[in-house]
Amino acid sequence: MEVRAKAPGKIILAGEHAVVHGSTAVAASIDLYTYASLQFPPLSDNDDTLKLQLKDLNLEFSWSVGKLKEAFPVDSGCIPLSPTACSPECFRIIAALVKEHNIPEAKIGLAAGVTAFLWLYTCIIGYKPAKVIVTSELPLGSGLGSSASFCVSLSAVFIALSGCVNLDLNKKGWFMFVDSELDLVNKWAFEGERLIHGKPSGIDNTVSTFGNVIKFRSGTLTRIKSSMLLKMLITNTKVGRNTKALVASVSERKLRHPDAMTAVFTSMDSISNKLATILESPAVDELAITEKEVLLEELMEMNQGLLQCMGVSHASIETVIRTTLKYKLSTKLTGAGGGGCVLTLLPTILSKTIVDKVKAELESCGFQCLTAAIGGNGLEICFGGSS
Ligand SMILES: Nc1ncnc2c1ncn2[C@@H]1O[C@H](COP(=O)(O)OP(=O)(O)O)[C@@H](O)[C@H]1O
Ligand SMILES: C[C@@](O)(CCOP(=O)(O)O)CC(=O)O
Ligand SMILES: [Mg+2]
Repeated sequence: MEVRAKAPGKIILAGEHAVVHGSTAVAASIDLYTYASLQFPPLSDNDDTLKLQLKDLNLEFSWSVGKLKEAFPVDSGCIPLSPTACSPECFRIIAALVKEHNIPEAKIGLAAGVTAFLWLYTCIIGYKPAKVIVTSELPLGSGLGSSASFCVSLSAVFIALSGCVNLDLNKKGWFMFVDSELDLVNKWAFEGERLIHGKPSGIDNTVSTFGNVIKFRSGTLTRIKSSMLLKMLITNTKVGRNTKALVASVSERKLRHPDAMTAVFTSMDSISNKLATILESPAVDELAITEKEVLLEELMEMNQGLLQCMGVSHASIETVIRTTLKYKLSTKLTGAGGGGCVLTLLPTILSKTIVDKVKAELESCGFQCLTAAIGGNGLEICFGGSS
């Protein structure tokens, strides 16, 4: 029996970082996915290993399940239906199991992902031989939520074959979990994100699980019925960065300047709420759409200014902002910043010729432009081989 899952990445339209400190943020899924598949070997195989293949990264990990069992001196106490945080003791054990694999220095960031994998697998499935294959269309560590979609797709395939939810294993094609199952996946994915990010808000795993455009505050999601067809140009500066370090740096700045930073987070909350209201308000004609786009552009600029205040912009991001401004277009970073991806709103009246010119100029600076549909389905799963 094989099960597969696809979980989307995301863009944050407003409120990144501030959302970690209790402000509202608005995010949308994008049609770039992480795919995970899980297969148990036939009993006759006598194979006692748990294998993780990161196919597009050309890396393979395996552990004997007997060794895994031995490594955990005490039962981790996990129950698949009750997601729990990884204790410091379990974290140490898993980190040692990951370290044995000598991940090449250039790819050392993956250790956090492999740690999350081992935690989620042993908690949800236990100590059973299996082969797990992961592939991703998302650039890793670029602000498009690869870590969350990795955790969501893994949690989904583990829960699907854990026996703790009632599923029709003969169901054909891609389908969606019901809300209670999505909730369970989302909670486990959040625990995985904690191992990768340290202090995630939960917005990335939530939008990857549930899809659409969402407003998110302190763990609570509100679906937004957007009346606008948003077109964003996504530019990857290709400057590597790490969400965990950036989130920690904002918390440190907050400790040094609590009043100023609290005011920044409060402003960010207002920006996100206003943005959500604009997206939801009906637009009767083209003029109304243009007026709404102008307001959105202003909010994106204000959002970017506040992210600069938090210290998470970067020279490469500023270059994209300056370049797009020449065409009177507004740009903000998305995700944790420090490099990674930025968003430029493409107004509906903008001609294809201008879009092509902007892209060409950005690409001539060494950046990579991506296009993605916004606000589609969240997590989907599928039993059996490829379809
Ligand atoms: N396909 C994957 N395989 C293994 N680890 C992954 C994968 N996708 C994401 N990760 C983990 O997530 C990290 C990147 O997450 P993060 O810094 O939050 O950036 P983002 O979520 O914006 O891509 C990677 O360094 C790795 O540890
Ligand atoms: C900076 C933050 O708001 C988003 C991080 O997104 P990403 O991992 O950079 O894709 C952190 C969070 O909300 O958990
Ligand atoms: Mg992330």
